[in-house]
Amino acid sequence: METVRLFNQSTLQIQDCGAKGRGVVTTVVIPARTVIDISPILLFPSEEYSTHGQYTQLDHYTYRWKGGMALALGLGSMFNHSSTPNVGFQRDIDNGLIRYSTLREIQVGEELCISYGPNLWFPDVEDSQDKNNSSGGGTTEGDVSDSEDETAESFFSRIQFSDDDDYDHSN
Ligand SMILES: C[S@@+](CC[C@H](N)C(=O)[O-])C[C@H]1O[C@@H](n2cnc3c(N)ncnc32)[C@H](O)[C@@H]1O
Repeated sequence: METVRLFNQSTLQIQDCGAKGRGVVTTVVIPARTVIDISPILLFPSEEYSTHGQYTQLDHYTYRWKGGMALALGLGSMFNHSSTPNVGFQRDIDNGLIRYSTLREIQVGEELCISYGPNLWFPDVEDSQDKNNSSGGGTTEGDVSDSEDETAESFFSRIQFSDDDDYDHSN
């Protein structure tokens, strides 16, 4: 593999994002199309994953990957889901990495979210926020519903990542 320089993430923080659990929030304005993280992955071969991993907490975090399932080591495992994500990602199979980039300018205090795709395994808090909004309710922490960017293809394997449905908003 090639040598890849990683990132100083001192402007990002992990914090409580209510019903979503922990999430990643920025403390500075981040321009659109900025690479914000490069997460090395830990690969679980398909057979090992189907025998063990899928029955564990890992199944909430792993991405489909060539030859098995991958756990992103670093921020890649901490991004929550939004159907209007402000962060996209691109896998780098050769180097065993996932690169995450902003899809639009992100403001101070906003949560950074990716899209897990259409097949969620949990109730999306954004859905209940949308219902509250349409009935006159307010937004809650972590709302990123004003994104102007496109929607995603499937992601988690819950983070689904297959050979032919790679999701890449970085171009
Ligand atoms: C990859 S983890 C993200 C980090 C996680 N919040 C944590 O604290 O470890 C995926 C899990 O986060 C939660 N989650 C992510 N996005 C969510 C959303 N939009 N609504 C509700 N729960 C969400 C779900 O419990 C999901 O299984």
